[in-house]
Amino acid sequence: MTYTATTNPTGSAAESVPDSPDTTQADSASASPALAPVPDGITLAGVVKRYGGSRAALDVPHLGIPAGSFTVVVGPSGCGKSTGLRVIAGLETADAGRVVIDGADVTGLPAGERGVAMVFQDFALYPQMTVERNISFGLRLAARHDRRHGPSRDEIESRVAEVCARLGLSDLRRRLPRQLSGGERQRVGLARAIVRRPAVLLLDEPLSSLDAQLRQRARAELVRLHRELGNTVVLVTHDQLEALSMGTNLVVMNRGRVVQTGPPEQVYRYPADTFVATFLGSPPMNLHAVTPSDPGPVLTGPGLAARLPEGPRPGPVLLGWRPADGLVEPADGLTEPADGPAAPADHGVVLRGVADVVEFTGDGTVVTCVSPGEDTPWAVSLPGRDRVPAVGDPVRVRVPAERVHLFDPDSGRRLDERTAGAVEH
Ligand SMILES: Nc1ncnc2c1ncn2[C@@H]1O[C@H](COP(=O)(O)OP(=O)(O)OP(=O)(O)O)[C@@H](O)[C@H]1O
Repeated sequence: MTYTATTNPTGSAAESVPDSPDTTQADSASASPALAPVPDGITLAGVVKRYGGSRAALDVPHLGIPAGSFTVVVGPSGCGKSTGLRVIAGLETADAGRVVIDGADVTGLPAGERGVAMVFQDFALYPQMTVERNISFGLRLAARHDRRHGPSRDEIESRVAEVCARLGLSDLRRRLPRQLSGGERQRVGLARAIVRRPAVLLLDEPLSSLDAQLRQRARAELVRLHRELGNTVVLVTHDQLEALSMGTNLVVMNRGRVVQTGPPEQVYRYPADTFVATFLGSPPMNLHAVTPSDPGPVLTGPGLAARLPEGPRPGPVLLGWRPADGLVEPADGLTEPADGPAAPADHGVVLRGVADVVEFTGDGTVVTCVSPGEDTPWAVSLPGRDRVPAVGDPVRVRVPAERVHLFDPDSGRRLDERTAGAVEH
């Protein structure tokens, strides 16, 4: 079962909260830590938000965020992620459509009455309060509003101590925000939201100022917290590692629209179109324009020949494969025609090129290759200590047929039916 924080309808500040209007709204939104059941999660229906440009910043016919999910919203800069989150929080008013939380239409409700907590990219801390008081603010407010059911002084203290320990803030409790680094302030912002154990927690790039090590730790803390509370978390990021590793549910956005949703692994394995295919994954998926040979079920392109179990294709397609799915084979002494390799006897793809750039990544090596007659380079990742080609070496790569993705060259859409989740076009 999942829970929502009971809202504080008045949102009245029992303590002065200058200089931080967003925070005031977010704090008042879930001042009370009392919990109530959330059966339905969050639904956006026909939501459109324009800021004046010709294209809507957000245009979402339907999006369901399951209750209790850890949903990560990912997409390139300016695709509408923050706008979507702010519309859910009530900090932005949509031009059309409805927002439903916990089965209740909250479209017309102010942020303070929606039962959500939000952590902002810019932290929005109260400058005159210590770390400790910033973190405990919402709990203290709840205690004052409801002396019988609100948290006791001891409970507030122990919860603040616990969250400080979790996020490495214990030694900084008496400092003011101006005495903290950007990453430390970000952790305080996060601590202030999670200490209230909100049923709906909205996080806008909450880890962007953290260094790699702290980021890893904060990621793990957020995932653990979600597991413990079973609350609904919506996290916005443009970091695809965060997108793939943290969530139970992924929402990929592009140009104001949701392009694919589903469990991260499925979205990664079966991207709905070439945008999702190339946005998720580093290095991105390789795409090759190929045409069917005549006769037979063989597809060819510059430096590439493929034999796929799907059988003959009527026209050109885009053939995709992930750099980590390519197996480098010895290329010495090959006697293939200059314009490309012979079609493999078994199902699969064979590529031929020359190593152009060789990058050591720590865990392995990425080799970027060029094929004769092809302008766009392609990349293959070699794990561990595999024998690495040098720049200028011939490279031959085989890709198993089951790791091949086919897309329509005009629409960019995936051609098979294995796509996960809802897809919008
Ligand atoms: N207050 C505003 N006034 C005018 N345009 C805005 C405003 N806020 C956002 N936009 C525009 O709306 C679009 C979506 O912005 P949004 O901040 O939601 O994107 P985002 O995906 O969160 O980007 P980022 O990852 O860079 O934070 C962008 O084109 C942006 O320039």
